Amino acid sequence: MLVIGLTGGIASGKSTVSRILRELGFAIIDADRIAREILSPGHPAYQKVIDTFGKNILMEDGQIDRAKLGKIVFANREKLLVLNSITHPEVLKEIRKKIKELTSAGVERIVVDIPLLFEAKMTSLVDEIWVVYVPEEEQIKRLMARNGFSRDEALARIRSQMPLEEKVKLADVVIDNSGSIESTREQILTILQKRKWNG
Ligand SMILES: CC(C)(COP(=O)(O)OP(=O)(O)OC[C@H]1O[C@@H](n2cnc3c(N)ncnc32)[C@H](O)[C@@H]1O)[C@@H](O)C(=O)NCCC(=O)NCCS
Ligand SMILES: Nc1ncnc2c1ncn2[C@@H]1O[C@H](COP(=O)(O)OP(=O)(O)OP(=O)(O)O)[C@@H](O)[C@H]1O
Repeated sequence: MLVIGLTGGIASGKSTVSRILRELGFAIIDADRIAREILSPGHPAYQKVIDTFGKNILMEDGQIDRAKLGKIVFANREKLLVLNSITHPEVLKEIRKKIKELTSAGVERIVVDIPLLFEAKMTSLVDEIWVVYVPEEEQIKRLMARNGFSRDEALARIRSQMPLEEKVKLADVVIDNSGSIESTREQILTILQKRKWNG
């Protein structure tokens, strides 16, 4: 049984790598998706976020306006820490639960795709750490293109995370995603073949 913690910087390519690993037979736990679920109506974290940030972050249908909340917290470190203190314990609980469910169902290879593995001190959840790396200029470019952010908005998000270079130093495996997706796939296949995990 192996639980890989897949991390990196925002828009460095974690989802791209986890998609490839899924095709190769790994079960994926997506922390961003869990974080989205716990901020939906009916969850305790949803109520706490409204009590803290006010009803003006809600859309007409009662959902949290994520773009609006993002603008607030990524421009203000203290507010981001408050949001983290509400969401991270819930995310951690849910990841633990999902790992347990998968392992009791006999699943042998699990990937936890989690951008804040180091920042949220969740490394003890996983057996080894894979970091997806791209140089910062490429990260900015991809983030601006994907999210329609200005350069400043992209930088604000990047700066709210541990520098990617630091994460690389703490990794067991580094995937360089600055080339083509095909070259990323080849790196992954090489790593898995070395460990005789293919097939
Ligand atoms: C602020 C929110 C509402 C903005 O939502 P939005 O839809 O714009 O972004 P989304 O959730 O898809 O995240 C996109 C990326 O932003 C980065 N990011 C998200 N939250 C954080 C954070 N608290 N600190 C640093 N980077 C973050 C991650 O790289 C993530 O992959 C949302 O990111 C959020 O609720 N964040 C707090 C929960 C969290 O920490 N999630 C990360 C997984 S544990
Ligand atoms: N090798 C690549 N070449 C070109 N574009 C890429 C490559 N890998 C990923 N991308 C693009 O870059 C963007 C970010 O990739 P992806 O969504 O996989 O990153 P992420 O790390 O999961 O992001 P987040 O932290 O926001 O969840 C996407 O638009 C994706 O299509």
